[in-house]
Amino acid sequence: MAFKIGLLGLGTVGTGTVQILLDTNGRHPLLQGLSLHRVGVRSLSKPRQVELPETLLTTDLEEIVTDPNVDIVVELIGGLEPARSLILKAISHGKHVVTANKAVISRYADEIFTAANEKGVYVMLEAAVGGGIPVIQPLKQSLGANRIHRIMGIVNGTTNYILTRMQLEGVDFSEVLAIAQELGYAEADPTADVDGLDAADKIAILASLGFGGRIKLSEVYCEGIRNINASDISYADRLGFVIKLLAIASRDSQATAENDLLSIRVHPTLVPKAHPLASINDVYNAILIEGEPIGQVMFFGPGAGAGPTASAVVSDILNIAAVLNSPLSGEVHPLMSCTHQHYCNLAPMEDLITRFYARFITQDESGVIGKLGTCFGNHDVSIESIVQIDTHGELAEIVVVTHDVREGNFRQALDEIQSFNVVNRIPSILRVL
Ligand SMILES: NC(=O)C1=CN([C@@H]2O[C@H](COP(=O)(O)OP(=O)(O)OC[C@H]3O[C@@H](n4cnc5c(N)ncnc54)[C@H](OP(=O)(O)O)[C@@H]3O)[C@@H](O)[C@H]2O)C=CC1
Ligand SMILES: N[C@@H](CC=O)C(=O)O
Ligand code: NA
Repeated sequence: MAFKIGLLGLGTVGTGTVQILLDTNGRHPLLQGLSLHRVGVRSLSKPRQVELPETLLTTDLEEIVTDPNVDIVVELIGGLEPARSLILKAISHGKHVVTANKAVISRYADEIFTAANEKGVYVMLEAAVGGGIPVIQPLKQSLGANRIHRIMGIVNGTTNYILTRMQLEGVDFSEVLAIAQELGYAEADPTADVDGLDAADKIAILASLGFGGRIKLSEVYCEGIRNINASDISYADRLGFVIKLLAIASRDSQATAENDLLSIRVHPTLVPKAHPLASINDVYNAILIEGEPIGQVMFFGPGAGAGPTASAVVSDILNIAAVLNSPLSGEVHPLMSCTHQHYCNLAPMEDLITRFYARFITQDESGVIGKLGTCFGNHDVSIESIVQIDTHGELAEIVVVTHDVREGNFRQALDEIQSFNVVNRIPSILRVL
């Protein structure tokens, strides 16, 4: 049976998707049963990288999502509105939906999946996390037998590209961001990438799948890479680490059978060079999943860009087409739908147990290291190393790395240290894996 696709958006990912749909040779035979029915864009006069009959393009996206001939709506416009409303309207008109829009899914999953389940249609989102890396379907299906303990990864291509270039070439942050934008990796508003918001959307989605409940995005701790500078990258390197923006979701150590607490966070992290995530560079993403009984599995691949992301989009279209072609097509496939009802509880950050790296600018005088050490000790913060790493005139630069400590205790110690006369400032505080 042939299925008609209504595509919303012909930008980076939309173009990659059309390129696959128009060039089916050697790919899965089901692709030959798909036809591009309408394509919605903002501007009809914009030059395009794919040749399509003019009659296919429209700026009336509502017309696409309500068109009785369209079977599958593919939303690739991004942003919250009108994307959310168009997805909901498509569902209400009985269309299956494929989207790459993590911003909409992480905020409106409840509304969208409830509507989809009522209508008996699928909403597929493989491209929304990890770009081309298959990670949504594996979490829903292949890892379904496991109790998931932790999901941790590099899930934003733009920031990984920026950090890699800063690390390897010592180039400036803004210069690299412009290149990531040119390469089509960054969001329309790259603040979402740089400030960790895109990674927070993605880890909320992964956590929801892995831990079987909805996540309130506002409760996800999120810190971006804006304050990472060359000094920290270089000191981290000397200490045996690289700096990566990690997204981590795990069961909190205080979780009980009655209170299934999760810890979900996004922040730049010092990753030991020997750790598998330390070698994930450029636009590549990797997601390390720990479960019982499987142990650890890592998914690795290109996290952004036209072709890789379109690969995920089209795989979702194929999954829907395959199910619609099957004799059971009247029923919603339980491993392709989402039926979460409850919201997970998230632990406060002050209860997090983690290692820290902190850089202090102090007066270069005797006894300063002792004062810092004593204050940390008073707050039950155990120190792994404390070294004066540099001097600038009358000022010294001191780097502290702690053992696993409670974040709340560490913050209290820092508040006290900040008030010491000998302490000029604390320019960097980073967590260590
Ligand atoms: N780029 C990437 O590597 C990845 C992107 N994603 C996600 O994919 C989605 C699309 O991203 P990307 O392709 O990069 O975005 P682009 O900005 O490159 O493309 C957006 C497309 O949507 C159209 N569009 C936007 N708003 C409207 C509107 N209100 N009405 C009509 N058309 C509209 C634009 O039209 P026009 O061309 O006329 O301006 C453009 O064709 C986003 O959700 C993004 O987060 C996910 C993974 C990777
Ligand atoms: N802007 C995102 C695109 C893919 O999701 C990223 O850089 O990872
Ligand atoms: Na993916």
